[in-house]
Amino acid sequence: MSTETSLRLASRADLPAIAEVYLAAREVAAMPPGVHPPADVRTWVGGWDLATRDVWVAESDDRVVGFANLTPTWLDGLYVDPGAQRRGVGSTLVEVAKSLRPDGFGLWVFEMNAPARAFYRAHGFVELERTDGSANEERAPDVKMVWPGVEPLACFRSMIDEVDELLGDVLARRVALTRAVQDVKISSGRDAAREADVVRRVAAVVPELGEERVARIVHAIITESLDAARPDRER
Ligand SMILES: O=C(O)C(=O)C[C@]1(C(=O)O)C=C[C@@H](O)C=C1
Repeated sequence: MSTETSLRLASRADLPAIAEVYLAAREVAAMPPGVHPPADVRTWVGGWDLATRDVWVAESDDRVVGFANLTPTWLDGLYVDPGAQRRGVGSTLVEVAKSLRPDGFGLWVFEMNAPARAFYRAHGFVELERTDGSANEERAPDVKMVWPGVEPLACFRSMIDEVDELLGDVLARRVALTRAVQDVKISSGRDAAREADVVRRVAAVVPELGEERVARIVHAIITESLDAARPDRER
């Protein structure tokens, strides 16, 4: 029996086989159990709109043994049938995804799925964000990974630009609040206990920075906000 694998764009006729690969692969993966019964998964996959996503299948002996499901900016799923794993099928599908999305793309992987995370890291993906899982169906912590494309500097910089815009918005709201609270305070002095509390709460959200660094950042934000709020300052 040949184990040669070929790739092609999926057609609607492939969707039932794709659903079976998905169900079988999820069963053995280091993932939380699926929350939808198999029949619902089959209906869901059967309804994929192939005009809005690129679904590629890997075939071996005329059988679908893996697939990659790509939106314009996300790898929405890449699964290989358990019987066809460890033969490079997943790597081939990742390489197709890269060639289709040379500017880069992201994916979400469950934090507990160490083999998948190692696989994507080995393929040049970087872990960028983590969640506690409260926003996904399985309620399981997950990790956002990004392949930064053929021009990683440009890709990361454009992501930085997006985040900086959010940071600017958050900073503007924070400055406005520091200013507003001064008008309703009895004492105009700084409150070290309150600031320490702010530091603890912020540090809990960004554990990778640690409390000392966060304290310096929070101190700078509060000091500069108070300075900008001084009545003699031009607004
Ligand atoms: O909560 C207050 O009392 C504030 O004045 C606000 C604030 C802050 O911006 O978080 C600013 C200065 C104080 O030292 C503590 C906190």
